[in-house]
Amino acid sequence: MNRCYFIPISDLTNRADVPGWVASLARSGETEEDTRKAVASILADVRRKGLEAVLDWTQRLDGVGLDPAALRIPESSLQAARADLDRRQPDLMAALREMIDHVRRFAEGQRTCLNDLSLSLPGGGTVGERWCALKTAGVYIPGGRAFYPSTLAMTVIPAQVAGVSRIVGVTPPKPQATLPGASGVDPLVLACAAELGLTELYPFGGAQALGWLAYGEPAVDLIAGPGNRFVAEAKRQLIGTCGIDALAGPTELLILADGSADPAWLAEDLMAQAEHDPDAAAVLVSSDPALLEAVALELQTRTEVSPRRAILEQSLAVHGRLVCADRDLAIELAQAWAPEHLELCVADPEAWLPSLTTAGAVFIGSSSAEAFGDYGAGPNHVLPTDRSARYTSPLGVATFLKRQSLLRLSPADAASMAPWVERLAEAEGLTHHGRSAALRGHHHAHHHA
Ligand SMILES: NC(=O)c1ccc[n+]([C@@H]2O[C@H](COP(=O)([O-])OP(=O)(O)OC[C@H]3O[C@@H](n4cnc5c(N)ncnc54)[C@H](O)[C@@H]3O)[C@@H](O)[C@H]2O)c1
Ligand SMILES: [Zn+2]
Repeated sequence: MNRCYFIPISDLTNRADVPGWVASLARSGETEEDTRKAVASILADVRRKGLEAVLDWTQRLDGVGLDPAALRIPESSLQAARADLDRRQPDLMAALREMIDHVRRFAEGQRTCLNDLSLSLPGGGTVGERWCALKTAGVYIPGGRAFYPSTLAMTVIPAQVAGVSRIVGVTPPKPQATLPGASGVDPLVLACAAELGLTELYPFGGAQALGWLAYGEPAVDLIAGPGNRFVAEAKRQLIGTCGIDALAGPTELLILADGSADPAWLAEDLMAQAEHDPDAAAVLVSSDPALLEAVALELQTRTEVSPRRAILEQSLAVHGRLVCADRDLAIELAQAWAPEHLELCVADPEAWLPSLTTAGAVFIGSSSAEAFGDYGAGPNHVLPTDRSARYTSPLGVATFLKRQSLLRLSPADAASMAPWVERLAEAEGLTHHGRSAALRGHHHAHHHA
């Protein structure tokens, strides 16, 4: 029956099995004790010794000796990288600009939906709320396994649109010998920074970079951006010292498909997910056994000839699933798992959409491949994982804003409110609260009665 050697087809026929399925899809889950300890000691070191510790850990973990006199990547290097890209690969530069343009358009649209609130009180006066930009934000651009200029755009643009005054980027360096230029950072990331107007970029990564953002000179209000388990754990340990966007873990995709979907498209979408990381999860659910068989075959033949075969086989074998389930159970599984990405490769995706509220990002209809979202159709690709999409939103403009509440009372408004506030304060035994309110009431009576 099943022709794919690394990803069997299984049946989901019983509602009671859904929680077990969801549990089986959990990956690393809790950060392991080792990671916790390693990160805690790096953060403590950076807190105590500052930049000296950052340089030290960069040497130990990334094998790069940074020059303490020239840490910040000079703007001239950013501009030079952009000019160079423009000259040598104008098509890539044009693609980068398309991405930036799309992501900025979306972020600006988001900003227009975040309105301030003002309400009149029944007895006079107003209450409200306004959105205020954070002053300083740190953005983390992962850099261990691959380069992520798209992630630079996805983190910097919402912060810019929010109106953050200082944005500090950090990204781990490569051994300088492997890259042209002196900074140890991929030229494409430098060019992208220049194109975005990001002027402050530092070549360090991991827990040491995040510790420096929070405890060091930038003393950021918030750290945003994805990374590996050390990065995620450092963010978790820094909560309270500063804010964080979310705890993003290994990436995941759920595809719900029917007989209208093309098996080759589905296989490539699953592989696009699986190629990220051995921990990436790629799951296809359909009520059509013939489709599942066809996808299994496509996966097998395409993986065999893929340049990313090794990583595909690992992630698909451990976290890949081909599941035969009817529509109701498919929706139930999707809702319970709350995957980071959800593709609806069905003939009538709009009919499915209303029931599918927990996923981080939804790709509606077979043409709307996740790859378009990853590279900047507009919605952010920094998304909640590991079931946190149940209660967290994608990275966005709101990540870099906070609400401030407002109260405005005239003397008359205060006088009208004073009696019941006094009464409540008295009941709580907070004498001075009562007097504070009462003085406003009396003051008004005295001057205007
Ligand atoms: N969710 C998203 O939107 C999104 C986007 C892009 C990338 N990602 C994820 O980001 C991750 C990138 O990971 P990466 O490793 O390539 O780059 P990274 O920048 O996240 O991590 C590299 C750093 O990890 C630290 N490190 C490595 N080994 C360590 C150790 N033993 N002890 C302490 N620190 C150590 C080092 O400081 C190093 O600089 C992947 O998991 C990828 O899936 C997610
Ligand atoms: Zn992807």
